[in-house]
Parts: sequence; C-alpha cells; structure tokens
Amino acid sequence: MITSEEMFALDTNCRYYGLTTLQLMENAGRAVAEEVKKRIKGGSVAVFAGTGNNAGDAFVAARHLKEFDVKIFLMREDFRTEETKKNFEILKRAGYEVKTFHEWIDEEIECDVVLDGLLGTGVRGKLRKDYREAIEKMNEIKAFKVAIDIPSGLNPDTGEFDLAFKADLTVTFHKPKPGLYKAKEICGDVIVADIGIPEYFEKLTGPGDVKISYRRDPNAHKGQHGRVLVVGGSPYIGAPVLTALAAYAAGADIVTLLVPESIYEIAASFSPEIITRKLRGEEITEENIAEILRFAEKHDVVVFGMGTVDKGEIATEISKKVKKIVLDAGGLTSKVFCEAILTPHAGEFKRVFGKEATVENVKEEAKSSKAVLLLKGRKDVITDGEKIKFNVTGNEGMTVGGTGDVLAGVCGAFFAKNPAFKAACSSAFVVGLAGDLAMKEKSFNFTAKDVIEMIPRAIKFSLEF
Ligand SMILES: NC(=O)C1=CN([C@@H]2O[C@H](COP(=O)(O)OP(=O)(O)OC[C@H]3O[C@@H](n4cnc5c(N)ncnc54)[C@H](O)[C@@H]3O)[C@@H](O)[C@H]2O)[C@H](O)CC1
Ligand SMILES: [K+]
Repeated sequence: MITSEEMFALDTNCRYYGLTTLQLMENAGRAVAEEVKKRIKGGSVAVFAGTGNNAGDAFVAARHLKEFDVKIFLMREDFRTEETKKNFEILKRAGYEVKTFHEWIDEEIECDVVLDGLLGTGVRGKLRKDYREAIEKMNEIKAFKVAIDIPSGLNPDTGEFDLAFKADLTVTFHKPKPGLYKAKEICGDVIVADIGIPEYFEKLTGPGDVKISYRRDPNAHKGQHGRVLVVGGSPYIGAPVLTALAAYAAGADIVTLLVPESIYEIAASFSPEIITRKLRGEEITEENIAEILRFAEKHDVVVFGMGTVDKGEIATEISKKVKKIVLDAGGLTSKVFCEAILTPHAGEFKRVFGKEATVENVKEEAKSSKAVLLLKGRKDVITDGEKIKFNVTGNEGMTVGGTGDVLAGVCGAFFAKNPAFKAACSSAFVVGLAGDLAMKEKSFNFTAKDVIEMIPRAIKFSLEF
C-alpha cells in the first residue's frame, strides 16, 4: 500500500529520474479505459473532471474510449497542471463535446458509464460546495460508475468520507491506497493498474522526499521549525561546529551547541548564530549526562558524538531520556532507547556492529537496534529494518573531512520535524546534492563549509522541482 503523501513523493522522484508525469498520466488513463472496455461494450460515457491530475487521467481515458460516445463535464476550466491542460487541449482540438459546470449541473444526464475524475490523491479537507453538488448529481445517474484512482470525496489514507462518489469499480494506480480498503462500500471492485513505475524508483531518494518533509508555516513563532541540540567536541573542535552550522542551513530555527569547557572559547568564536554552551570538564563523560539532559528538554532532537571518541555508552544513557537522537562518530552505539538515526560509514558500522557493512547486514542491524541506519557511502543506504532506500546524490569530492558532521546536522534539522526514516532520506539527498553543487562550482577541492553553503540551494532546488 502507499499513502497519498508517499505517492506524491514518488511521482516527483519519477520526474527527477526521467519518467514524466505525462507518461504516467497516459498509462493511468489508458488503464482506466481498458478496464471499462473489458466490462462494457460501447454506449455513452460521461467524463467528470476536476482541476488536478486526476482530471488529466480522465481526459486520457476519454481519448482511449473510441467505441463510446464521450462527453466531458467540467468543474471549471483552470487546470492546475500543464499535463492536465495538455490533455484537455487535445480533446478540444479533436472536437469532443465539453460542458461547463453551469451548463450541466441542472441538466438531466443519461449515459451508460460515469467516469469520476474530480478528485484523486490531491484532495484536501472538506469538499467544496460545488464539488458536493457535482458528486450528488453523479450519484443520481443510473449507469456503470468508475472511480479514477479513488472515489471523489474519499480520504485516500483514512477511508473517511462525508459524501463520496459511489463507484462500481475503482481503478487505482501503482499500489492500493489504504483508504480504499476501509471504505469498500464506496469503492466497488478495486483494480490496481500498473502505470509503468519501475520498482527501483521507490527505493531511490529524490526531491520528493524533501518536499514532503520540509514545511514552512508563515505564522510560525521562533523555534517552531525545529530546535536542535548539538553535543560533541573534544578532542576535535570544528566537527560539532560544522554540524551546528549545517542544521541552521537545513532550516532549523534554533541550534544550540554544547561542548566541553576546554574547547568552549574556540567553538563559540566561529559563528555568531550558534548559541554555544559549556559542559564541565575536558571532554564529555558520564558526569555530564544530567547537564546534557537539562538542555535536551528545550530541544526537539539531540545530535550527539561529532568530534568525540568512544562515547557510545553515554549515547545509550542519553537515549533513555530523550525523544529523538542522531548519533555520529564517537557517539555511535548499537543500543538506543528512543527514536534514532545512526549515521555510520562502513568502517564505523563494522566497529559498532561487528560485521561487514553489506546491505543485508545494515537492514538486519537497523531492525534489531530499532533505529534508522543511514550508511554513508558512494551510494548511501537508509533503512529502518523494513523500508529501505538508496541515495545516489554526492560525489568523490565528498571524501573530504567534515561532510559527515554536516550530514548529522542536516539530519538533526529534518528529524526535529519528521519521523526518523523520512528525515534520514531527505537529509542524505540534500547533503549529496549540496556536494554536487559545490563540485560544479569549485571542482574537486571543495570543503565541508562549501557543502554547508550549498544546502539552502539544494533544498530550494528540491522544493521547486
Ligand atoms: N504518480 C501517480 O500516481 C500519478 C497520479 N496521477 C493522478 O493524479 C492524481 C493526483 O493529482 P493532483 O493534481 O495531485 O490532485 P487531484 O487531481 O486529486 O486534485 C487536486 C485539486 O482538486 C482541488 N481540491 C482539493 N481538495 C478539494 C476539496 N476538498 N474540495 C474541492 N476541491 C478540492 C484543488 O484545487 C486541487 O488542485 C492521482 O490521484 C492520479 O489520479 C497522474 O496521472 C500522474 C501519475
Ligand atoms: K476520482
């Protein structure tokens, strides 16, 4: 099964990897027409169209129903996407009969087949009044009723509805939507039509992952877009600073950097936007756990371990008392008690889990440690033990020191507002893309700071894709 949000991300990622929406729409619409033709041999079809891609599918289906007398019933003629517009223009040029809402809403409609292309997975909130009227009207028609992707009015994820199109047949695309099985009485027979999305595309991260995990609220108050606590440092100083800067670049509202007092002066001097605080002592020990937890209370997520050596046991203790943790470098451990993202490279994976970093092993360890593992490499592996994704952004220039610290920070920012797996997928994609942008501008000799500078651009690219 696939949720509407996952389907939206997949659709975006298909485009990114070269499979256009127009291609998918053609396959979707044709599949609907074929299912109709299997059941009904000729006659008249009333095609009802909203303004999104669900309507685009309906226009394609209309074109493939050659044996039928087809009429198009519109809600309005301002379509939301280029693909839907294109398919509508084809019908107009081909001389199909088109009626506007005001022309048909009070008219008696007689036909053998009704196609419902009003609303698909893009439906949000309560039905607007004109859509309610349209659905009531469609339900009154005595004909064979076919819902495209989902019956209009039905919530594709929860199966809830107030008023919905009552279908004899629902032709859904790629994979079933959870709501279809919770509202059987509304959906009729459910057919899952393949629209040509390669299975592997579901396992690739892309801009779609970023789109569904990055949201801005124009009325937000300070902190609402994420509060990240970065804890690390000593013997290394720069590492946790890079993490903190990366968390800001990825959109966190508040980033606090917590380091041992021995390196506080230097760590605090790097950048004015980072709030730097000190822990007692030369390096992080068990004695600091209570202090760390006190700071953690005011943050959504703790990112722990950058610039430290061998602090796995402390990480485990912290994980018993916080909600979310990202572990990297010296903070890595196989024992975590809260929702967690672990970001080892192959060597660190072997050190922590005692086995080679094969895809199977990574999946297995994610499952037994109940954490999301993000294995950094030429092709990153992200898994929670059930789901798995690969990330292919990034380049050979990213072997430079500090890019791992940057990834931990970006994970912190996304994790503050999202579940672990979703956050890890977006973060891997964004950091790799930022690295690719840095490579484009500076060739091989870019540094972790250049990657941070490119993070906002990588996010912007993804959101606008
Ligand atoms: N990858 C795929 O699965 C493909 C799916 N296709 C089809 O596209 C739809 C989803 O398309 P989308 O454009 O995102 O949304 P909709 O067509 O569902 O319509 C959204 C449109 O409707 C308006 N609207 C939203 N909520 C309401 C409401 N409560 N009341 C009234 N109007 C509402 C709003 O204006 C939106 O703009 C998917 O289901 C498939 O059928 C593509 O063919 C490509 C491949
Ligand atoms: K529909």
